[in-house]
Amino acid sequence: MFHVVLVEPEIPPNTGNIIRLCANTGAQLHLVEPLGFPLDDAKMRRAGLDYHDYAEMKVHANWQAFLDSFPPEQPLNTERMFALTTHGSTPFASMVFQPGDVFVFGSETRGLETSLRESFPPSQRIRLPMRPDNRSLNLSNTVAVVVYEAWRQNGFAGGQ
Ligand SMILES: C[S@@+](CC[C@H](N)C(=O)[O-])C[C@H]1O[C@@H](n2cnc3c(N)ncnc32)[C@H](O)[C@@H]1O
Repeated sequence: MFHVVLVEPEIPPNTGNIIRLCANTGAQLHLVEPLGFPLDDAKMRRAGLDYHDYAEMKVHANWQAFLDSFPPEQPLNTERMFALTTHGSTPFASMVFQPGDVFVFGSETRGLETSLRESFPPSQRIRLPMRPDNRSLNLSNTVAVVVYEAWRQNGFAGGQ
């Protein structure tokens, strides 16, 4: 199982799409507060979510609470935690993913705060390629690309 971490997401339909994506791929979704919307927002309901889609979602009060949420029997392996950022220096195509990997994404308008981003070693800051002079991809598109590539590399385990 992969972990998807959205740090301070702001736009309900993006988070709605990502909830659905995680339900479909078996990824564990983590939302790090503050969120830019209430979780029962009508705009999220319009993303067509069922109650069971929310089942694997965890909400954390802040980044430290997310880090502290892993139980001792399944500790967080920080060497397998990756920041997805337009400021990344590690190309996506070079990555070999494995079950349990943790993917961290920034907010739609601010991205990942500099101090959080720089707490990751450069080898764990990943950038998806874009044409020159483009600023960034949509958050939910980025999550979909990363989760499906990680799942593909692992044989779509559990999928059919
Ligand atoms: C709309 S972008 C944020 C844009 C923000 N102005 C910035 O410069 O980071 C939202 C999130 O999507 C992810 N993202 C978007 N484009 C990306 C790319 N080319 N490579 C890696 N992550 C990307 C990052 O996690 C980013 O924090």
